[in-house]
Amino acid sequence: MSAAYDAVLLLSFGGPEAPDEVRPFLENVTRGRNVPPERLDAVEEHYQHFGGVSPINELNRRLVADLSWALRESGRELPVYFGNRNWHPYAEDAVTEMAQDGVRRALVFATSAYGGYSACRQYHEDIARAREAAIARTGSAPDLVKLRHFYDHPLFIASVADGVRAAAEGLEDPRLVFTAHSIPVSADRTAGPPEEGGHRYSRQMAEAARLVADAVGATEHDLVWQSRSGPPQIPWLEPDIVDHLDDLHDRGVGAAVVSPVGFVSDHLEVVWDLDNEAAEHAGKLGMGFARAASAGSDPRFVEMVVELVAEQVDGAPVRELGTAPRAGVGCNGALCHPGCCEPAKRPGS
Ligand SMILES: CC1=C(CCC(=O)O)c2cc3nc(cc4[nH]c(cc5[nH]c(cc1n2)c(C)c5CCC(=O)O)c(CCC(=O)O)c4C)C(CCC(=O)O)=C3C
Ligand SMILES: [Fe+2]
Repeated sequence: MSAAYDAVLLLSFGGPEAPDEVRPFLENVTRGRNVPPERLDAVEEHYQHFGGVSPINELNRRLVADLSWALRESGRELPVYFGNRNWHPYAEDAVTEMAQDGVRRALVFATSAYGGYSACRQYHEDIARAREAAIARTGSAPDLVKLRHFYDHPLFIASVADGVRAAAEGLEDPRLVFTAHSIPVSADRTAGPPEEGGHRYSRQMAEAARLVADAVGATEHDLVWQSRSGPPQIPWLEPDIVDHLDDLHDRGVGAAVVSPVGFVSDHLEVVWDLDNEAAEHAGKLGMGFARAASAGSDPRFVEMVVELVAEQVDGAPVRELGTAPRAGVGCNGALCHPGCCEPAKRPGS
């Protein structure tokens, strides 16, 4: 059976676009999260290096335009709306606008390929919160069906792989290193449905890294982590990319290609933590370094979204390369599975 859909919502993380937006954005991201103020000060400085402007919203606006066009090419007239978790345009405002425009039922493409609390469940929460706001303001809200995880979609893997190939040109025998956002070890332990034994986030990440490594013919690769926040006494996934570069250097590795497989766009944590911090550290070590473009820089990424829409609308075949469990679909904020992807327990909460 194919349900009728009349729109698509691009749901993302959000980022500031002016200097005075940085602090309130960071406060939104970390509300109730017990992130030390020193960490927030440091991250604020990263944003201010770029005039307080994160590239993420602009990249997403481009994705909206490209996706509208690609959907039309594929024979679907679906308007594409844009809303964020942490900054303007907020998901609440986008869904209110959808209700006012008479949208009844829409698909939601969230800009994370993976499971886990921050990468999946929190987007379900965003959907539920945005619908409540729309109902409070207009008396109704569209049904919102979130699309699945796509960590192993062949077009996602091919896009990341091409970024790796391009970045590796000009480096002598580089080590292939993948990065993803670190999360608390406890959040990885509860990622996925309880029966599965946890670690869905890191397992999907490991599988995506392996698939890309296979695609480029690399015999060896590493998966490491970046952008850790949280107080130091709480364990997060390790090693960090910067420490890993030290380790590679100690082992005699002369160059690294770093692919941010855990993200879909070259947003601020990619350009700061990799292009500045990690690149500078590699320079000090005398190591060759190149950062590969993320999947969203490749036109096949948009094609993939069109395929995910076709899966949901027409029951088109699911294209997948991996074997790690995958979920992500839910209507109006319903979890993928009862009890899946519990957030990390916050000390004192
Ligand atoms: C898994 C994951 C993804 C990938 C999935 C997805 O893409 O959704 C992701 C994406 C992103 N994270 C981003 C930025 C930030 N994340 C932070 C903090 C945190 N992220 C976490 C996890 C993730 N984050 C966690 C567990 C925290 C600790 C606080 C908490 O428990 O929630 C903080 C606070 C300061 C700090 O860094 O400590 C910032 C500024 C940006 C936007 C960059 C830009 O502006 O261009 C993006 C795309
Ligand atoms: Fe984050």
